[in-house]
Amino acid sequence: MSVRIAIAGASGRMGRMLIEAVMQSPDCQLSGALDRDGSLLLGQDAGAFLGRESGVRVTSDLREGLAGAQVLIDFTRPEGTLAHLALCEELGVAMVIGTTGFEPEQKARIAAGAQKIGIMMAPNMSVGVNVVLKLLDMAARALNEGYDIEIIEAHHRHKVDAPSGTALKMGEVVAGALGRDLQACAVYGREGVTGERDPSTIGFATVRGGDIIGDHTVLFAGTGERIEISHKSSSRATYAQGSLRAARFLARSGPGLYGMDDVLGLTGRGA
Ligand SMILES: NC(=O)C1=CN([C@@H]2O[C@H](COP(=O)(O)OP(=O)(O)OC[C@H]3O[C@@H](n4cnc5c(N)ncnc54)[C@H](OP(=O)(O)O)[C@@H]3O)[C@@H](O)[C@H]2O)C=CC1
Ligand SMILES: O=C(O)C1=N[C@H](C(=O)O)C[C@H](O)C1
Repeated sequence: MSVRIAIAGASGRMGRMLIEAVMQSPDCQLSGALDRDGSLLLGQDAGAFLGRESGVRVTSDLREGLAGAQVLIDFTRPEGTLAHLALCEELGVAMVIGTTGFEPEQKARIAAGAQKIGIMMAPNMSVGVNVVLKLLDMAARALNEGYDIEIIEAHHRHKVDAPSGTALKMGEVVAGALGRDLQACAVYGREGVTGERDPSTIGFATVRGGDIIGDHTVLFAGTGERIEISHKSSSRATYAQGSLRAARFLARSGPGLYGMDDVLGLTGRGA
């Protein structure tokens, strides 16, 4: 039985990637494609940009777009994701949430929704980044004294949130491993006479330009050596493939809030 998947943000960079990935997957079926009022794709076949027929028309009517779906994959904006969540809860449709830039109260709303439906939310769906998160936990525990930690990320000129969701997650992992509270120790950029670096801080630096898909580096700078753990994306296809793995996972799971480590079996709790 194939997994019936609806895609939100159908005209977006990730939306298009996801439509292509679903149409190419023998065990997945595109059941709906959503976009906002005003999108040029509304009314068109969702596969038209690929020169292929999907049999699904892009719609801004959420009920029409979610009809028959088991899972909605949502890479939009926080306000869009929350609007979709309300109807997914009502209809019992699970959600893969890739959107970033949520405020804490918006994340709490998603966690509440996960009491009714399965939700897999992660700021980065690539296998590589999720393995890097595990490496960071190990590195931070081992380098817990004498190393200054800085997180540097670079993305394309169209990205609207900063630091990236992935950079923030990396910060959370490192802070957690060191017993620090990221909210209290994060420094988001420096300017002017800043004074010497406080060793308990975790610094963030953001680069935006061109078509950079997504680069992340965590720097552990000590005396006499530096360790850099980097991940560089060269294609959005990895995010799309990770999202499909998450959709398959949700199709066989009950309500709950899951992460990519659950999907990939990286929780350390065994398979
Ligand atoms: N978790 C992961 O692995 C990844 C996460 N992301 C995240 O996914 C999100 C989308 O990225 P990307 O595809 O590059 O962005 P785009 O801007 O290319 O696409 C966003 C899509 O969402 C639609 N949209 C915007 N606002 C709303 C709204 N309020 N309600 C419904 N739909 C809306 C847009 O419609 P319109 O065209 O009309 O504006 C567009 O179709 C970002 O938050 C990004 O950080 C990105 C890549 C990987
Ligand atoms: O907006 C993007 O493009 C990306 N966003 C995600 C993030 O904020 O971490 C994931 C990836 O880096 C691409």
